[in-house]
Amino acid sequence: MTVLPALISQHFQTDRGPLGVAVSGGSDSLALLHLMADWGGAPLRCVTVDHRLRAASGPEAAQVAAICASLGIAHDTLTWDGWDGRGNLAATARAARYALMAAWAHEHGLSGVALGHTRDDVAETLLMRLARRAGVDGLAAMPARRREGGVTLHRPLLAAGRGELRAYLEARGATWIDDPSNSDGRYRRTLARRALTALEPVGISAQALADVAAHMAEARGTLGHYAAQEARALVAVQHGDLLMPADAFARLRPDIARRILSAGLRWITGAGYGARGPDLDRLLAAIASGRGGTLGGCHVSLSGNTLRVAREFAAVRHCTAAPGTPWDGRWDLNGPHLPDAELRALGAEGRAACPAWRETGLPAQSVQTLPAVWQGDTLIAAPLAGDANGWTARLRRDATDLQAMLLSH
Ligand SMILES: Nc1ncnc2c1ncn2[C@@H]1O[C@H](COP(=O)(O)OP(=O)(O)OP(=O)(O)O)[C@@H](O)[C@H]1O
Repeated sequence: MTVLPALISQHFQTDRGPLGVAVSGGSDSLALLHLMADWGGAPLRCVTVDHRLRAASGPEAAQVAAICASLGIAHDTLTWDGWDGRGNLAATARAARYALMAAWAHEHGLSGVALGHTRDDVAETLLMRLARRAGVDGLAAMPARRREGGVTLHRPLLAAGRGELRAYLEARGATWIDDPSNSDGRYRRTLARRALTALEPVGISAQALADVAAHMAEARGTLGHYAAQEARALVAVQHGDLLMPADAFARLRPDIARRILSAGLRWITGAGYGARGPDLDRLLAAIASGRGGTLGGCHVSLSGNTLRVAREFAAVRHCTAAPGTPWDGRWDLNGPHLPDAELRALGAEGRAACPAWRETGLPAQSVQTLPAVWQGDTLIAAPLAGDANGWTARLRRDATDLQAMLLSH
């Protein structure tokens, strides 16, 4: 039996808020709300996202608001009308919910948002990931703390069981909402929940699976550590491209090479999530056979003993930004004020107008993806291709960011 209040006070020992609490009205998040209110260690503000997918969702959000009012906690309901009937509903609703909550946290100056994930969520997630043939990372337990969208997501109840939380609520006479989507078999999570009950007699309990997930998280951290160490030794940054000695890359253990390549692609594109496993495997096989390839907006090439991971021109061909704002999410350009100036890729025409481009040491393909200043069709400056004209360009990330990505994923 876990001592529930201690989970909260220990988790938030160093975070004094103000904190957000995400409450759907289900037992886990309502227990979280009561426990955090009792703890009293930080000013709180509560949020409910109304996905407008069920008729009852509005009244349920109002019910949470009423509970918050009785606890003296400010409450906001955020509504989501974004479902267009396409894709995976649960995943789309989830992504929208996190984006709404991050914006809400920023708006109210909250240092983080607490979520009610429990040991049962960890176990169910692991079961669902098995179906996707996940590896170490996919099977690793969700972290108790994670920065996402500029906000810290806190999961202080990962060591608690759903049953314990319900017993706690019952003991204090509190009620919760049973989300109908939890019992109609619509979502895989519901099926995983049922499967867990069936697995219990074999000894595969939620606790057992949560322990496996914890071992996987430990292994993931270790692999990330060694991948970061190899990246520190092997990877160099050249005008936004990542370079590695191809022979040394080929000698890496496959899992480490995969991590470095995956993080390298994210380092270039700024994407929050890595490429899909089978796509990465295809690219790794192409590299091993001496060919390059493209993936997720990046171009990987081999020349002599150099393996180069670069931006793909097609991915930035239509990317534009105003001077003073980041271009392609990773370049800052500064220079004299010019009306109608626009940041765009240098492209083939721009490169032809910069005879000094060869001095960069970059291949033509990479030079074309460099940021340039344009006024209509007139090239004003290409600070990284030998035509500065009073402008400077600065990359918003460096090699240490790549190492940090390897350590955190
Ligand atoms: N509609 C909602 N409004 C506010 N908070 C929510 C809402 N839905 C979920 N949450 C928060 O997220 C926690 C986990 O919810 P849920 O089990 O549905 O998982 P999830 O956030 O979709 O993530 P995952 O799918 O990875 O488990 C809840 O305990 C609650 O804190």
